[in-house]
Amino acid sequence: MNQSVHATCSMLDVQQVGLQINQSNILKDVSFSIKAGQFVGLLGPNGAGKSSLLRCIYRFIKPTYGQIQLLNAPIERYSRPEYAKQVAVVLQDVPEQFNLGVFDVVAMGVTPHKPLFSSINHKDKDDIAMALEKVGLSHKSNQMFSSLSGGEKQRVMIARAMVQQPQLLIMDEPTSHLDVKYQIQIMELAKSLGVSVLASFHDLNLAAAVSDHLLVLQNGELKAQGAPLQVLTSELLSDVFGVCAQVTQVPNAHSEQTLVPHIRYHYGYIQ
Ligand SMILES: Nc1ncnc2c1ncn2[C@@H]1O[C@H](COP(=O)(O)OP(=O)(O)OP(=O)(O)O)[C@@H](O)[C@H]1O
Repeated sequence: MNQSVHATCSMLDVQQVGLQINQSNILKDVSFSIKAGQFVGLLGPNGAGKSSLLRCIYRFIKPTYGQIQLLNAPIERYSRPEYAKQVAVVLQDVPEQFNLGVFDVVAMGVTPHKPLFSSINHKDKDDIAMALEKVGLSHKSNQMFSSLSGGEKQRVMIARAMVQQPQLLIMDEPTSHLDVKYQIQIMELAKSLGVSVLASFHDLNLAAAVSDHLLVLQNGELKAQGAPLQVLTSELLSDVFGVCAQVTQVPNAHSEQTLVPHIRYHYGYIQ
């Protein structure tokens, strides 16, 4: 299942997806699409269902109903290695169990592209070194993964996703352990890959600054979706997040012509 991807083609189609666990509705009739190269931010308060939705898409759990298609084929039709070639995942909590050096953890990203039992070649080594350089960790290449800080671990996982060269990059709160500089840098890196990205965020201003399209979940339902300026209104912030906020428009960091919303929160919140 090796398909060439054009900018207009649909990368991911989520149709009427629902998830029930112990008779409780975690996701209800969620539908949206992601085009090739589009950066989509997934927002919602704690417990809204963001991680559950991402888990359905990266096949950690199976939805109770509905269909998810990657490149116009149902995701369950891909073999595990085929799916790993197309979809890379960076999670909020990085695995602790790796008893490996940083270089070897990043090297795991090339595995889906290699025949069974084959070793990494010179090009793979160059790609791994370049990915480590891009996340600012060349100097930690030989260090044990387990000895890194939380933010460094997360940057290693992003380097691993980069060498995986996916068509779709899924990130579940990828910036949760990162300092301000790396929050911005990692998002810029993810954008520069030119692949489709679906990332969940709690920082609404960061999401607005980097996303082409936003999805807002509330109690497992898609409450709003669209361009950041359309979606992030003070009404929505009040309805969905229970905060009083003023939303202004500021130029995008890369283009004075493109405006993005900027949220200023007022202290106090709606009961
Ligand atoms: N395996 C499970 N068993 C029971 N309930 C679950 C399970 N997984 C998720 N839930 C519930 O589903 C709801 C959505 O959880 P989820 O982790 O998807 O939310 P989230 O939007 O990612 O939240 P957060 O922003 O806090 O990370 C929560 O109420 C959670 O308790």
